Amino acid sequence: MTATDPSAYEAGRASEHLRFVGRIYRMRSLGLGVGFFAVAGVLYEQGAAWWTWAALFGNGFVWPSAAYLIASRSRDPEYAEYRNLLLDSAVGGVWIAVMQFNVVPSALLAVMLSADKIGVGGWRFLLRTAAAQALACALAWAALGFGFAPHSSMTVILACLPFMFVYPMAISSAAYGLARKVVRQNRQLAHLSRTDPLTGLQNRLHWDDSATATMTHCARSNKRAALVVIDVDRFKEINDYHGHQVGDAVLRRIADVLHRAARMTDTASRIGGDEFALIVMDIDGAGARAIAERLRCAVEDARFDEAPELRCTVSIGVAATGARTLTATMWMRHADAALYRAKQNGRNAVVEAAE
Ligand SMILES: Nc1nc2c(ncn2[C@@H]2O[C@H](COP(=O)(O)OP(=O)(O)OP(=O)(O)O)[C@@H](O)[C@H]2O)c(=O)[nH]1
Repeated sequence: MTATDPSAYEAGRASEHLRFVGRIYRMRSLGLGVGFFAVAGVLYEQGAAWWTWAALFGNGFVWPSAAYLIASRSRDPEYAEYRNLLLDSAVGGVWIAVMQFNVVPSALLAVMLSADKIGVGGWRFLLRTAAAQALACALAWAALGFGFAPHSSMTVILACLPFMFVYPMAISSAAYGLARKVVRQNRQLAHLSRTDPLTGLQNRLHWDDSATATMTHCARSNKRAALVVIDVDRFKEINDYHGHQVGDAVLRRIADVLHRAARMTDTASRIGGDEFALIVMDIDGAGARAIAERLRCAVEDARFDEAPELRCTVSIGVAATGARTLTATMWMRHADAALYRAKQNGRNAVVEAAE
């Protein structure tokens, strides 16, 4: 199964939809649970029939679980949940008519049912659900004889308080949780977009930024840095003879060697198929050459469990910043020219660019 496997993608989407259904279930349980008391205050004053109470109880405490089961067992849980939310709004409209527009609980119901719809599906979804709410309200109002009693007593207002306080807090907390998740995921995406998946080093894209930033920093603070470019010798032959898996193991080992050699201020990157770069801060050409020599020896001494007889070497070009190096591109060109000479000299060698 690969990252682009359609079935893995589908499985990911399905579990995302189920998480959505679970999130709505928690919000609905809470909202309808506290909403029960807001409507109950009015029903109590109306001396409502037992079946109205039964309907309110069912809506407040049974419907959330039923809606969850319906959506989670559906072939398309997300779509089913949106349908359930539409139904929530319509039923809310019916309760407003049943309460004969008792102003405080009716307004509360309308506002809360709108706020959570915006949170879930934006303004377009709100328009659809508000239309369903208005239609259901109008039909129920007509069926119940157009009763109109907007006055809210203190009892009704007190019964609304849990809904008034608890539900907005829950909506805000859910929105905050989602916002934090988005920030976290954006950070992860930014990290992934800068990281080479095979070696875990930073990739070419980020390396370009690092090289430019280093040049600017050196120019401003009159500091020195060196660029060490490493290319595996006859890597194609390693791949051809031992296979790509062993080739990958070689690349990972070189990345490991680089990672160990790099200090906090240095930057190790994989900048091509079998090409790596290390930016070493606060160092001159001789110091960088010594580091490069240590890297070359470490790779030469490396042994591989996958292919014990394999010996691998690298050629290295070194270029320190100096008067001739005005841009990151020039810096790279000098290091590349030195690397080319190392290859020409028979490989497994370190060559420094002339300053
Ligand atoms: N295993 C593996 N091979 C890769 C990867 N990326 C590039 N390559 C291979 O790396 C090889 C690079 O070879 P070259 O740089 O052209 O030449 P070379 O064989 O290293 O020879 P010299 O550089 O002249 O010593 C190619 O065969 C690519 O297919 C990778 O991620 N994994």
